[in-house]
Amino acid sequence: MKIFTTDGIRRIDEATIEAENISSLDLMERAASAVAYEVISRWRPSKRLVIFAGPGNNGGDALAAARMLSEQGYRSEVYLFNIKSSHLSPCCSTNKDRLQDCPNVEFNEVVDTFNPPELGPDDVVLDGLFGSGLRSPLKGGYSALVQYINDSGAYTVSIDVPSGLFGEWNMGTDHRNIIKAKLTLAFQFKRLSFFFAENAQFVGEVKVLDLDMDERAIAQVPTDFYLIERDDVKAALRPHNPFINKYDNGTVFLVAGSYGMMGAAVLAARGATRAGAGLVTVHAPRCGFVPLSTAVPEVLFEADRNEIFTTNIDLYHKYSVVALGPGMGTSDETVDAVDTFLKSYRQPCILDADALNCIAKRPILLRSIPKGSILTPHEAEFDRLFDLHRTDEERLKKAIDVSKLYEVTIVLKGHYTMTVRPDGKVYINSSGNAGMATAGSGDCLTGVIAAFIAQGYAPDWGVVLAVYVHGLAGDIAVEEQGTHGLIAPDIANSVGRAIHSLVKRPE
Ligand SMILES: NC(=O)C1=CN([C@@H]2O[C@H](COP(=O)(O)OP(=O)(O)OC[C@H]3O[C@@H](n4cnc5c(N)ncnc54)[C@H](O)[C@@H]3O)[C@@H](O)[C@H]2O)[C@@H](O)CC1
Ligand SMILES: Nc1ncnc2c1ncn2[C@@H]1O[C@H](COP(=O)(O)OP(=O)(O)O)[C@@H](O)[C@H]1O
Ligand SMILES: [K+]
Repeated sequence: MKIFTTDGIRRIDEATIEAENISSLDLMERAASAVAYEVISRWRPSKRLVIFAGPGNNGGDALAAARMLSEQGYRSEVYLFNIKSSHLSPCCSTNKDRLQDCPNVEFNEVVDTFNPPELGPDDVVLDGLFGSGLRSPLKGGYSALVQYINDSGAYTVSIDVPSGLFGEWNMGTDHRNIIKAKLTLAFQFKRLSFFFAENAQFVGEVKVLDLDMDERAIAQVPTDFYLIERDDVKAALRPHNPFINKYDNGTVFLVAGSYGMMGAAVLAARGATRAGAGLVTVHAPRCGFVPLSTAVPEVLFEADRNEIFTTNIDLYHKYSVVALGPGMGTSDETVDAVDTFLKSYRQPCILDADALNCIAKRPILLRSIPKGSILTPHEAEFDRLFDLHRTDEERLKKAIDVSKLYEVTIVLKGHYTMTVRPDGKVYINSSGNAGMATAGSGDCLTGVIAAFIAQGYAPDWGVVLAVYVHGLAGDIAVEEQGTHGLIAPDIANSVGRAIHSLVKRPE
């Protein structure tokens, strides 16, 4: 699913109005009735409803919803903010007029002084102050109003977006000036800003309301942001050819593990084999021989010269894909080994965990990463490489820049893992759960990504599929273990089931 910018959504709104030969007032009726329906399906008419409307079309939606709710027997107190009688948008103004004769509505127009109504946890607030037309962060009276609503404890339902929150970037906005919604009723699309952890406190639960926007415009209006969902992955996964042999499924060379961290190699290897790699070879220090051959008997073991950490990454065979990092450690000898490898290996590779930490210890190596490689940092690994970032938004912006600069794909891992490609496209993952915040789950992901690329999926798309599959494996495993009990081996061992549930069976 495309995630549009505010400008893109405006274009789709306009195209819908033109294609259906309707007015923006008609579209507002559609939006408002969807909002009213949500209120009706959640609360009885006896619920106290306080509605705040701003001067634009977001306010227009709120006023139209108040009218529709009144027709259904709901009482509401409405506050329309028309400060200094500036100007209401035409649709807002028409809906103000339409509201005047409605029963059960206590209408207040705020022009200069505002006496706030008492609000408490038993009340429902409908927030139609500002939507996608927000020009700058809220301040002054609006800021005070937002804080008043937030402090009241009322159940706040935001129309389209929480007022004060921009659809994309919110750097520099004081968090006190944004409505904290319990429920956001987003029109047709989620917004990019909804996916950043720092904004979860504002958007609350998100429900997307289908406004039946013009399909052609949705297909044509460009965007760089996509939400990857089950159907996208289902459509892309290929069933096996019955005559396949293991080499058709690709070979993975995995450099992972060190004394004390051999489990990381096990999890990455298991992720790769469960995701369908034909043959997996693990290069690890000698101490890994027994644990690896016992825990993952399906993989080949290649011993490093060293007993406890990796010191030489030599490729004696040709592999479909090479992945480095899980549990490798960052001893000086390992940093040297990564240095030598990056300077000699010219194919795209996968760099995770300690491979990234080794590069962070010798940042000049960033320039030696083969073009087209895939980097899979979690927040701390990303920040070690590219400086400290305070928010997901800052981190994503930086990832977009460095992905272009070094011509690498960056998988920013988190609740919504974001895969950032050098062409500026960002794929937001929708699978996975909080139980996956457990040691080793990222190691498993490295193996899954390697397996997808080994099996011939184009790397820039294969990585997106792999991230979804890994999250789905977590979702399958969590059904048995719950978020508290989920451990990384559960995820690795569920990868096969995840793929099996997605691959189309022959008719
Ligand atoms: N375009 C359409 O056809 C549709 C739009 N809809 C609604 O329209 C909304 C967008 O409407 P608008 O473009 O009118 O924008 P808004 O209603 O978000 O706000 C615009 C108004 O707010 C004022 N404003 C902006 N930033 C301000 C600030 N920082 N401080 C004080 N005042 C500020 C502007 O001067 C303008 O009067 C959407 O979020 C959605 O709720 C829906 O009715 C569906 C259809
Ligand atoms: N709260 C969460 N919701 C969904 N997925 C999560 C969550 N926390 C972590 N994950 C996923 O689990 C994995 C953790 O990776 P990482 O931090 O590298 O773990 P490790 O280094 O222990 O292997 C990533 O794929 C990440 O997206
Ligand atoms: K709003």
